[in-house]
Amino acid sequence: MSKIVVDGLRKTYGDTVALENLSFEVEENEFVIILGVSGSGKSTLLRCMCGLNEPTEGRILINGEPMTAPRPDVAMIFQQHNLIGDMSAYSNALTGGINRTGLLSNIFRLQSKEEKRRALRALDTVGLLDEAEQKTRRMSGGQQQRVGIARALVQESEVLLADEPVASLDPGSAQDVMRYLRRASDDRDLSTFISLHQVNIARKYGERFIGLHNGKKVFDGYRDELTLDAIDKIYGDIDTDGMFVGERSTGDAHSSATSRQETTS
Ligand SMILES: Nc1ncnc2c1ncn2[C@@H]1O[C@H](COP(=O)(O)OP(=O)(O)OP(=O)(O)O)[C@@H](O)[C@H]1O
Repeated sequence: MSKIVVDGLRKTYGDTVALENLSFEVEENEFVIILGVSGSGKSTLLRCMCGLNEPTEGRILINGEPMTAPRPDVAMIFQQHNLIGDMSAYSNALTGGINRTGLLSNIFRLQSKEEKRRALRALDTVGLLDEAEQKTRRMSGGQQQRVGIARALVQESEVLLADEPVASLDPGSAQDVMRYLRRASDDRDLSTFISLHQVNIARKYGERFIGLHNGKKVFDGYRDELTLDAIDKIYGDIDTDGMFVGERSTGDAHSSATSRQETTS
């Protein structure tokens, strides 16, 4: 069975239909980016996938189990990293263990050597080992988001979800964060599912893309299939100048393996 199965998902808030008849599957080690304009349903989908929102209809299975509440095998990175500013990058990363070891042992600092090793390894993955003792309030937005990623990695989940992780960052920091996310995902064989609205960044780091428009899936394909025509379908009448760098093509499908090789180095 696929790592993530979304099957006939519908989510409404009162009269608002946020997601409609949404189905797709994500395999082990896939790196998927979900694209769509503001209000297309990306956050709602991610919140359903991490067990924070209950579907109105349909189901989500992760590792074969229905996602009915947050679970240790599924880590979520939010846009607002919610770090504790007076704590070091290392201490913030360690709090990611709460989802594994429970709140009390974390409060009383009873983390095992193994938890501490995990926190240092996670900081190393996001390139912040040398800044481990730095208070996070003194760090840049991009570095703070990388600490947020490290905290999620300490959970040692098999699935990593991220809701607009680079939305508030300048283009350079956004690229850094995406590069580290991709590296973390590849190094740890994670199934990763990220929402973004910057198409050019998505295209550079993504492997497979799912496009939402008004809560419906309008695109599901690999990088070379993400042509201007596909972008038009996802973004509708919105002016996408500057969001997409590439040539209009008929979209030759390349395998995910090819796309993965072409990505970062
Ligand atoms: N808690 C809520 N109560 C009522 N309506 C909501 C709620 N959350 C989302 N919506 C509505 O559901 C639709 C999808 O919103 P959602 O936040 O999932 O989209 P999005 O693509 O993530 O947008 P953004 O990029 O702006 O976060 C929108 O019409 C939004 O107004």
